[in-house]
Amino acid sequence: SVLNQEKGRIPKKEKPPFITFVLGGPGSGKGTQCAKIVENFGFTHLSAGDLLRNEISSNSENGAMILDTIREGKIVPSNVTVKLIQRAIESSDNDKFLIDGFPRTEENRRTYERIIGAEPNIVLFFDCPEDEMVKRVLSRNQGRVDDNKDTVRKRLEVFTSLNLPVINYYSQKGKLYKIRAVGTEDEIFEQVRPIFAAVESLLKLYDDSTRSNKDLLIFKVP
Ligand SMILES: Nc1ncnc2c1ncn2[C@@H]1O[C@H](COP(=O)(O)OP(=O)(O)OP(=O)(O)O)[C@@H](O)[C@H]1O
Ligand SMILES: Nc1ccn([C@@H]2O[C@H](COP(=O)(O)O)[C@@H](O)[C@H]2O)c(=O)n1
Ligand SMILES: [Mg+2]
Repeated sequence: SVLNQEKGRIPKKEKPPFITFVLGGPGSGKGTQCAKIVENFGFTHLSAGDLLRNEISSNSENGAMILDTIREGKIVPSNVTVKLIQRAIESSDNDKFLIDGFPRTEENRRTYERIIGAEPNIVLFFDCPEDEMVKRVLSRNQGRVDDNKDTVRKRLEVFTSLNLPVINYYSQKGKLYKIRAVGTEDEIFEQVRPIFAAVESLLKLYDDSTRSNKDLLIFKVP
């Protein structure tokens, strides 16, 4: 805005957005906790799974392929998912995002870096025992085509073989915040809250600054 320019500040859209990747196995509670982060800290929630399901229900050209892939618990080609995420980020007025259920594979991760040209600022990992995840998914009751015993088993295999390497990658980079995802939803959120309280304070400092590309990419939450 003119006001910002008068104060010598960089307009919001010219600053890189703050990106949080939210990872965890099927039913670990990613969507549930993202809703609480949205409510308490004003982030925009982009669930990769929801973006893909929207493509199915809007009869897009990739809809049939996406439905087959989700039914099998497999991973949709990365360029399709990354473009949906890119479109959602670009069409939002917000500058802080939770990207839930992405990246699922090293190939997802590299494709995001290539197309978007950035890395996430932080990565949350909801670490939940397998038997608890299965119990939650099978009692979810939202009519999802992949919430059945067979597909859950496949999704768990895909999680272990393809998603855990991504989680290890971010752990080695010092970007990973591991949450013990057992207990009530509120108990789990009490582990999440301090992370975003710290993010909020640091983003406030950043908003008040005049620099467009400060050190957010090496941002550390205490
Ligand atoms: N702490 C919890 N205790 C018991 N049930 C929970 C808890 N958190 C979430 N649930 C329930 O478990 C189910 C799965 O949660 P949610 O949809 O948030 O998981 P998810 O990680 O997004 O799963 P998916 O990867 O399959 O989308 C939902 O029905 C949700 O209400
Ligand atoms: N990066 C992704 C995310 C999801 N999928 C497919 O969607 C299914 C459901 O995802 P949820 O996060 O809602 O559980 C998932 O099992 C995949 O088939 C994907 O391909 N790539
Ligand atoms: Mg979900």
